[in-house]
Amino acid sequence: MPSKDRYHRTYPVSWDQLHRDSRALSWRLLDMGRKWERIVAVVRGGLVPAAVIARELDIHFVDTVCISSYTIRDQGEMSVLKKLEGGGRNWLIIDDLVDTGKTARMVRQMLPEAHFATVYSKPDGRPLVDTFVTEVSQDTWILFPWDSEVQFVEPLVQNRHEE
Ligand SMILES: O=P(O)(O)OC[C@H]1O[C@H](OP(=O)(O)OP(=O)(O)O)[C@H](O)[C@@H]1O
Repeated sequence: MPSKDRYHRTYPVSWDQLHRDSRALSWRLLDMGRKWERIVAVVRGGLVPAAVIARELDIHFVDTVCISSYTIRDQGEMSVLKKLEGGGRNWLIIDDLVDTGKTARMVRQMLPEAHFATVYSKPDGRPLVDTFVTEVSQDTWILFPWDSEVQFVEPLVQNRHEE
């Protein structure tokens, strides 16, 4: 569960919406007219949009950087499990989200020339991203489809009676 003091709203994303938003990001990257040479997916969240974008842009060279944060949602210490170095301006780094910007900062240090693109962004991390599709507020928890399942919810009127 998200920590209550940091997140005040939830933005649920379905597989269908994530697919559409990843395709929208593909359009933006295609419209830039650059000859993208390879994709670098930021594991794990970047893997799904990277697969969609690789298909849309017909890129077959997909690599990864692997970064793990020790705490699930408080984004504490981070550990680089697999890194890349160098890269060029036609390398495309893909992540699902930029939140505080900690991950993006770390990846940008490895690949300073590469183009950083995310599907979603929040204000604190936005300056670190070159291209994104949708921005949500800093206090929003984006609920990704791999972190959730469909389940019953009480009717709205039920909650009203309990207030
Ligand atoms: O801007 P930040 O505050 O660094 O947050 C963004 C990062 O957080 C998420 O990864 P997470 O750490 O949850 O790891 P995971 O993708 O392996 O689940 C997401 O996929 C980004 O990589």
